[in-house]
Amino acid sequence: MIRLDKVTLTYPDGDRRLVAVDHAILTIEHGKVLGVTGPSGSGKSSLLALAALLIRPDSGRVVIDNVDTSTLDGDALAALRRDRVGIVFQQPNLLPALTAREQLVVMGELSGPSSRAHRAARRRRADALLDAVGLLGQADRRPAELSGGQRQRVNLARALMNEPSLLLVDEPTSALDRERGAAVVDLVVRLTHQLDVATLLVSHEQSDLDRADAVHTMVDGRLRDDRSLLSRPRREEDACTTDERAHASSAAGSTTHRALPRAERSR
Ligand SMILES: Nc1ncnc2c1ncn2[C@@H]1O[C@H](COP(=O)(O)OP(=O)(O)OP(=O)(O)O)[C@@H](O)[C@H]1O
Repeated sequence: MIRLDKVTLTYPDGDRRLVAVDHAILTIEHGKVLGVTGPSGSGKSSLLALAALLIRPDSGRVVIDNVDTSTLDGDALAALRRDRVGIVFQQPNLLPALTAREQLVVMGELSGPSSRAHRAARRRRADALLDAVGLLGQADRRPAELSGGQRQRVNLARALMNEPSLLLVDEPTSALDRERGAAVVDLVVRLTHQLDVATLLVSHEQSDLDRADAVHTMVDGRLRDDRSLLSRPRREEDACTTDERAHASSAAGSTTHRALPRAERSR
């Protein structure tokens, strides 16, 4: 669970301060997707950076799983981010030399013990996550051998490697065509529900947010609760299935949180 409690962030702007996030209030419970949309420059990336604990607010509190992060020093903040937050950036940023499986395993190794048993557990979890995003068959491929949509799905699986309770997704479809983008958003929503994470999905593409549990619009740093999107009828194409989408969806549907092997990190 994440809660932003009247969070404000400003940047230096000449001899003044620019208010990028203005007293933002939001809560995302486990198993829910909150979509945030808004025009360019409205503060969406700044909001994500605050939720990711990459930047401290000027005022207000960011609370993750009942931990008031304003009370934490830099090391504790970094540890909480590593243990509880998964981030899917706009561009996959995969390491060119590593296979899909290795991208995930390396993520687990950054924070976990290095015994043989732990390494085996991480590999099992990596394979289960690749299966959940429909890519187990491509586990040994490097990024250059994957499509854009497949790279973004590896990116999503990697973000879930450390069993985060908060998943932050930044414009996941910006580099993809409509169908591949829809497949990635489908996966984000399904895995949110199945793995019981709290997900903040930022997108300027309103169709990406049709499947969110709630939607807020950001304008000039202010968040507005905008539930009208939720009552919009689903379009035909939202229900359509391309091969990729159907495969991704059914793969995710066959996995449950309990069924996924744990990475066996020491928390
Ligand atoms: N590091 C910074 N220093 C100063 N101003 C910044 C900085 N980062 C962002 N801003 C300003 O803060 C405001 C919010 O920017 P932000 O990137 O959060 O918006 P956004 O909604 O994510 O935009 P986009 O959709 O174009 O990515 C903008 O006016 C931007 O110019």
